Amino acid sequence: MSLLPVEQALAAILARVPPVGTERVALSAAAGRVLAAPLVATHDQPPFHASAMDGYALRAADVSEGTALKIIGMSQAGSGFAGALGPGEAVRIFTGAPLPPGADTVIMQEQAVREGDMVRFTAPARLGHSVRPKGNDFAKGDVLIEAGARLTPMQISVAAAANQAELAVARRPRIGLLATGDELVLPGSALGPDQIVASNSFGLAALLAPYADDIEDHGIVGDEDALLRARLDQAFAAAPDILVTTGGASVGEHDLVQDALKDLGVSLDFWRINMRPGKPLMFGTRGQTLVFGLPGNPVSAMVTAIMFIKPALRAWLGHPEPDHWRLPLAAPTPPNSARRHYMRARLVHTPDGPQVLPISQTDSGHTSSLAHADLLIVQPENDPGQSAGTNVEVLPIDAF
Ligand SMILES: Nc1nc2c(c(=O)[nH]1)N[C@H]1C(S)=C(S)[C@@H](COP(=O)(O)OP(=O)(O)OC[C@H]3O[C@@H](n4cnc5c(N)ncnc54)[C@H](O)[C@@H]3O)O[C@H]1N2
Ligand code: MOO
Repeated sequence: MSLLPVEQALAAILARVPPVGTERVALSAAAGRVLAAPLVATHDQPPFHASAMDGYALRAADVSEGTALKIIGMSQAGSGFAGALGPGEAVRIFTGAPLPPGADTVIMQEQAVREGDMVRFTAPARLGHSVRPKGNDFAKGDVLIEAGARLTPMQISVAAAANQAELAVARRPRIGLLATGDELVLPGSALGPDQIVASNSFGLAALLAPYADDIEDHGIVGDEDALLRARLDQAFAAAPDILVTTGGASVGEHDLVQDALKDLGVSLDFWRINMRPGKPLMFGTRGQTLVFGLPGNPVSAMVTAIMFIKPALRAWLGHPEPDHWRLPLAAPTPPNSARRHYMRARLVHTPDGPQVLPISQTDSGHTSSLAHADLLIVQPENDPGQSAGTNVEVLPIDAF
């Protein structure tokens, strides 16, 4: 049985991802979305030389010990001084207010003594001090946020400062989910004999939601061919961009998903890859719909979604792949088989810095160990095992 190398499987999937589509959304709806075009400043910020303090605007050259300057007016935020400042003059100014023409410096009021319409200073003037020059934050033409960025609150703030009421962001796919298996019942059910609680669709919905416009859960269907086809037909009728099935992906008599998908017009790009957990992954397309057939084992389903669906979604949105880290092992790893192993692991903080602690559990039905994991160690095919302290490649599970 030949198993497709992970890189080839990923390349086959990425080749099917359509180009990034764009839509405009209000700034209030843009957090967490992926920017589709660079955000370029259309004005200087601040738009004028502005005071950074409450105090007095003046010419630094005019200030010397004992000299008093004449206060000729006031500049407030939103309402600047109308005139210009000449030699020997000062303007009362407030934080954020425009610096009057002719002034080059602000001295804060704590260092000033006001006497009627005159003011003296208890500290020397430092040229340009307490002035925010025009364009100091950003200048017209500056790229403020690169395309592909997943918008953070700080970036929403800078976009607002750049006077953008809307942003061009990547369109998100609509995702359908379908769980297969006679044994499955919904969480919260009274468990009958031989029954298993269906967890995959819940984990997957949570994992994929940040990338999706909508996730439609088509529920659970039993291992009966006609029923399975009917439910898949229904799922395709909703025209999802991506359909994800779980279970029935392996070689047993009850593993009906592949044949059903093919009969419904799915053209399969691959089935079975050289990794664990997740060997029986299948992938294909039906028209515009990408179809992922994930293994039923819950750890296999989540790990294949992390390793294959998330990269497809990042490509869909134009978001770059996260860097894989290299971290020292806090404990040795055992030898690996010929399949690439995505090993559950924890990020631990030690006096020597962050390290990666392998979790020895490898059962692909063992959900609680995956729930404890922060990272997946990428253990190469036939790796002989590594000693503590060795740097190994790791992938943060929570990376967008
Ligand atoms: N003879 C062979 N047997 C198996 C092979 C093989 O190559 N030859 N591969 C194994 C591997 S690897 C995996 S992974 C599993 C995958 O099998 P399926 O995709 O067919 O999954 P199921 O048989 O439907 O279920 C497996 C396991 O997972 C539980 N399950 C299924 N769906 C859910 C769900 N939505 N939520 C929670 N748990 C679920 C199910 O009850 C089973 O326990 O095949 C191996 N066998
Ligand atoms: O590849 Mo399966 O996912 O090991 O259990």
